[in-house]
Amino acid sequence: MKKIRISAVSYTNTKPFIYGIKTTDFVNNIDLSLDIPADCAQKLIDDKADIGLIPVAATLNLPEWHIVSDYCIGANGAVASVFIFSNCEICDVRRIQLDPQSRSSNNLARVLLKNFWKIDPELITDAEDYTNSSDPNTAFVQIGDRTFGKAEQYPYAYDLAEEWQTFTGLPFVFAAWISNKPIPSDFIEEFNTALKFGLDNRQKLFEELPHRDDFDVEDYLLNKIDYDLTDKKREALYLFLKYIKDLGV
Ligand SMILES: C=C(O[C@@H]1C=C(C(=O)O)C=C[C@H]1O)C(=O)O
Repeated sequence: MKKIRISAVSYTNTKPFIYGIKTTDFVNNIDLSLDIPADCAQKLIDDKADIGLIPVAATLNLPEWHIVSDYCIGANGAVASVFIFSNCEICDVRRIQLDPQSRSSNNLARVLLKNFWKIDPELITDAEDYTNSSDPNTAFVQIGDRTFGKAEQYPYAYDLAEEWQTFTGLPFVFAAWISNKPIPSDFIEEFNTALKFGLDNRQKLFEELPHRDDFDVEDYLLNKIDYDLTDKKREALYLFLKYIKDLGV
């Protein structure tokens, strides 16, 4: 039988899952690749993967999708790795450069700009000077490991999971394990067992992770990223998709 192809996010937040997959026999059942979130999504859209840890916003580009796990990349309040970084207050922002690696957080920024902050800055995709604009009213969205240690470097750093919680009272789901076709239930069961093994053994994983003086990786993986795809997170996911559709673009 052909191995099931799985595309997972290449960031630190996914390392507990990868630890679980690689330290159990489950790794032999699959063809695993590590990709930036935008590419995880594209692989599922192009049917180059069967399961992906994909940005939930990308489900809107899939004709068929199924949530195959009770685990996700989520947050209950501040996530500490998804920001709008800015030199001016959000109400004075005129342009926002979007993160080319993101699909969920770019859309989360758009949803919050329109419905929470109620401002309408110009959105810039593929900015040539991404993260480096000399214009004081240009801010940027950034996700993942590239944000570690940066929150103190900008006059304003808006944690988008925290802002979403203030706006809706809900947690947030950035990425979920999603398939583009039905997957056999025994495979799903083994997959979830491997993911749970990784989450349960985060302390072991920490022995392998490099220490950073500017960012508390252990706190991030134990307390900031919230891995359980609870009913509240599912509610948040569908509400988020509705808000994206209402943007009408
Ligand atoms: C919390 C994060 O969640 C991520 C954000 C994503 C997005 O914006 O599309 C996709 C996958 C997740 O890895 C992060 O990467 O910092």
